[in-house]
Amino acid sequence: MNIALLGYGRMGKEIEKVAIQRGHTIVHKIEGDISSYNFTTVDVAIDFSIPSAAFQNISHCIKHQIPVISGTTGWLEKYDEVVNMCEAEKGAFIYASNFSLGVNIFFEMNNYLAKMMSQLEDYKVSIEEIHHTKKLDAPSGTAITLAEGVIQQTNYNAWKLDEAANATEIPIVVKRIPEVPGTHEITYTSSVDSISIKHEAHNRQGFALGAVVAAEWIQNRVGVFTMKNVLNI
Ligand SMILES: NC(=O)C1=CN([C@@H]2O[C@H](COP(=O)(O)OP(=O)(O)OC[C@H]3O[C@@H](n4cnc5c(N)ncnc54)[C@H](O)[C@@H]3O)[C@@H](O)[C@H]2O)C=CC1
Ligand SMILES: O=C(O)C1=N[C@H](C(=O)O)C[C@H](O)C1
Repeated sequence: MNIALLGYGRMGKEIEKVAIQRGHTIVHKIEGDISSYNFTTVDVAIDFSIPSAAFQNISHCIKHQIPVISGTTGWLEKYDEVVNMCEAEKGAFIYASNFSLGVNIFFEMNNYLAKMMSQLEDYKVSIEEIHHTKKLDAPSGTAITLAEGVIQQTNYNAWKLDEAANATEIPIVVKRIPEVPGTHEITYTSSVDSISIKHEAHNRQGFALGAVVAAEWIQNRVGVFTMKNVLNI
């Protein structure tokens, strides 16, 4: 496949390595205005840019019939607009807050645990995420997906940074520590015990591999998909 990288920072560089190992070619490494690039030979675009650029990058690809994978977090207020655009243009699009296989399994564990805990009123849930100090958004996209999973299965109806204002809010505690690639932990606490599940990325390879696998999977497909479709879980 010929791949355009939209964003050539920490993730763009990691994706380049994985893509080349899997026999693909990087045709563009785009760090700014996408509109001046020629996409004639591009099979798929992979966007790991910045929150303020993701919508423009994704829209450009959809309007030019280029399948697009986005891992950029912090732009999701425009997700529904992208979905409508993709359907209208018969494009192909996947967003995932986290492309790693491990985290996608962890999402399923989170849903399962939340369903069980929904019966047990003594337990209060909280989420902690730890990332490197260069991260622009907080809470992480992954922490938001985890909170949404809990909300779907329980009586919680919102998440809140740091401290919950009431019993139906899930507190998300954010920590920034140099070089941490991404750690997420969900804890249910009662007066007698605590139950936690945790995912800790050791590096960025898992995110990059998942994004390239998604780019391979979306070839010749039309629609809006998730990593559940790609991984068939
Ligand atoms: N979904 C997932 O699995 C993962 C998502 N991420 C997310 O991916 C994004 C990128 O993360 P990193 O690579 O660590 O950040 P980074 O800061 O290293 O790279 C972002 C790059 O985007 C470039 N950029 C700025 N404006 C741009 C534009 N208009 N078009 C294209 N590129 C532009 C910057 O120059 C920079 O090189 C973040 O939103 C992060 O949260 C990161 C890791 C995994
Ligand atoms: O910015 C990062 O680094 C990461 N961002 C994603 C997120 O916001 O969840 C995924 C991963 O945790 C790394």
